[in-house]
Amino acid sequence: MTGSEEITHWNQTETALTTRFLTGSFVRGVAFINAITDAAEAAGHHPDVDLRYDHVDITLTTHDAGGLTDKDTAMAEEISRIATDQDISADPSQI
Ligand SMILES: C[C@H](O)[C@H](O)[C@H]1CNC2=NC(N)=NC(=O)C2=N1
Repeated sequence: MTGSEEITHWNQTETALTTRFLTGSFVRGVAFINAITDAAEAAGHHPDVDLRYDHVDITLTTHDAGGLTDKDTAMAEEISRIATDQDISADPSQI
């Protein structure tokens, strides 16, 4: 796992990266997911997303590989950049 700043806000297990984004509303959660959708489609690599009224939980794993790959790290960095752009903070300790 790279030591890059962007993925400090993610939990890492053997097989996945997970975190909670504190969107504060369902509407902001949908806008956040819409931006993530564009990145995921461009990368051909898609997060598992759990949309709730005040937060969004995201899990990244490479299903084809049955575990973590560089694609997950790259997507986590991209999602964290999108969150920063939208002033959305993350708290991986909540999941
Ligand atoms: C054909 C297509 O690129 C593959 O099925 C991609 C789609 N998006 C994916 N996303 C994730 N998270 N894991 C995969 O293995 C995966 N495979």
